[in-house]
Amino acid sequence: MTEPVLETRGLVKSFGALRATDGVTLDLRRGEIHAVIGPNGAGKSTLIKQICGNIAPDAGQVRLLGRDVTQWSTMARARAGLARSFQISALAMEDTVLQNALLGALGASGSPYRFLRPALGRRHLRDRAMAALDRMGLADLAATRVATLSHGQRRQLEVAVALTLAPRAFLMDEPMAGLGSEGSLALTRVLDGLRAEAPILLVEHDMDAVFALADRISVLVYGRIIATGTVAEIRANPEVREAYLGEAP
Ligand SMILES: Nc1ncnc2c1ncn2[C@@H]1O[C@H](COP(=O)(O)OP(=O)(O)OP(=O)(O)O)[C@@H](O)[C@H]1O
Repeated sequence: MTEPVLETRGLVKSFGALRATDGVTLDLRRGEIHAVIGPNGAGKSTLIKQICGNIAPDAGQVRLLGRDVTQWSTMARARAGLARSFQISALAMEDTVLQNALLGALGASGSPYRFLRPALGRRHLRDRAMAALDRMGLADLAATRVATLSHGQRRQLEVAVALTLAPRAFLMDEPMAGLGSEGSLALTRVLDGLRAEAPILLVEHDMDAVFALADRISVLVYGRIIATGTVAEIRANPEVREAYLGEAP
């Protein structure tokens, strides 16, 4: 089997006496959407924060493309291809859609002196930004101010900004939050096509979206993964139904 794109091994993080993640081991493989579900307080955000480098685990490892990145900064992980979307919304509301995508592409160029790049370089960045907008169906809105976009279009733009970084893996924390059913459906379609570009580790409460998108689901309860499997396997798992889906076994 090919090496996973992203992997956690035995991640432990305690807050005082509380073990928010208690030995979480999971992997994200090429081409897949792997959803992490679980009740409130199960440790999903704490897990995501350890993967992207916002908090350091007490024990365990985060591996990206076969490298141990546990001690790397969030920036270094991002440069290595880990794209985090949605909980940190960093769109510039008064700027246009294209300007926002360009900022992402500038970030991808990586140099602290990137603003001194010659015009030729800028042309390349513009092409990269436009390609990402096109991919997300936003090319026609390139000159539109972000403030006038719908909530759902902003989410699509966030994905486009992430795409300019040529990510190797996406981390998405509740992308459907706050979207109506129409917006959720539209974003579900977008994410569906995205897995071919880079696999997605998806934390999501919207079970319709999870069941529509996930190749695999891991269920986190009290900081531990109690099951990993396909949608059908997870729906049929009595322990999961009892612990999370709120059904009697
Ligand atoms: N900085 C912190 N200090 C103390 N306790 C924390 C901290 N962050 C999280 N916790 C606790 O760790 C546990 C896991 O929280 P976490 O936010 O990771 O859960 P979650 O699954 O993301 O929940 P939700 O679905 O509500 O977002 C909770 O009991 C929470 O109160």
